[in-house]
Amino acid sequence: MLSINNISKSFGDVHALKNVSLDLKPGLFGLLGPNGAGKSTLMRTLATLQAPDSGTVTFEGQDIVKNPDAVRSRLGYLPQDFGVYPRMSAVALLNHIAVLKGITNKKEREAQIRSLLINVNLLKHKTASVATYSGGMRQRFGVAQAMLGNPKLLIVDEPTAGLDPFERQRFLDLLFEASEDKIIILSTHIVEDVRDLCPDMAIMGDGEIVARGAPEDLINKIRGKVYRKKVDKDQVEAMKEHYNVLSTRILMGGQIVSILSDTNPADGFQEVADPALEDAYFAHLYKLV
Ligand SMILES: Nc1ncnc2c1ncn2[C@@H]1O[C@H](COP(=O)(O)OP(=O)(O)OP(=O)(O)O)[C@@H](O)[C@H]1O
Repeated sequence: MLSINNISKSFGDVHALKNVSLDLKPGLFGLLGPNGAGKSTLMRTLATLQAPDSGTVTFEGQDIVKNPDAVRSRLGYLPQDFGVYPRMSAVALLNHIAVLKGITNKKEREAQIRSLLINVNLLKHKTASVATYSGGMRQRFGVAQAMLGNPKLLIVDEPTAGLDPFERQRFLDLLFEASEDKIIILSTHIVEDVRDLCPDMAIMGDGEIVARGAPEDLINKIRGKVYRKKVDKDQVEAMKEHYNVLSTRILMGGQIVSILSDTNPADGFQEVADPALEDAYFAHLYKLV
């Protein structure tokens, strides 16, 4: 339904997107990558806010680069920095956005807004100014505005950063429920968000897609090859010279070093029976698999 073919985008010397290609079907798709990987650039391109330098994007058979207006009504976008609101009530702001999205019938608009406010659990707070909402409430409001018009493509850029665990879970549940009949692209650097709810994902690094598949498939590529060991802090640098270090983590005064190795390195390392998606993420990002 969404087909991204060889898109590239540069800002001066920075190649933010390098020949990115992806085909997506309805469901939740996780896009993982570090800061600066190009995720937001890709999201903005799909949201028709920025044209690529080259390549094509088609959604339900229509070229969205050549014909952005044709898809805008079927598109919902929750940008990374959706956080500045006028002093308007939630219901008034949704009404305003619905009109902008072309939902001109008042009855239809009111019914949709009510149903969305129920879904995102904000009906009780509908007359409060969105500027007074907590971070979690704002993000849920952000989803409500993005879902106005029942878009078949929903793009959410780093939505859970800054949310407490309860609000994060509530937000992710909301996305999961909405994913049945639409493509939802969840761009994030929070690995657990993707592991918990995306059946399909990609890892982006330095403007490129470095891996694509189900989280379990990406993990399977490193199964039996991840080893961990606790070391002193001052040993970490030497470790990096000898091994393919995936990550280091402070644990009670020491450092847990995770490495990728085709053979058992012995040297006090223990094989990790069940590697985490985070291990797979680093292994693919560093192009070790
Ligand atoms: N409008 C712009 N002008 C100049 N450089 C830009 C612009 N937008 C993005 N970039 C650069 O393109 C690269 C990719 O940025 P992008 O925001 O897409 O990454 P990201 O993966 O979303 O990272 P983050 O998680 O930090 O938002 C970065 O080097 C960034 O500085």
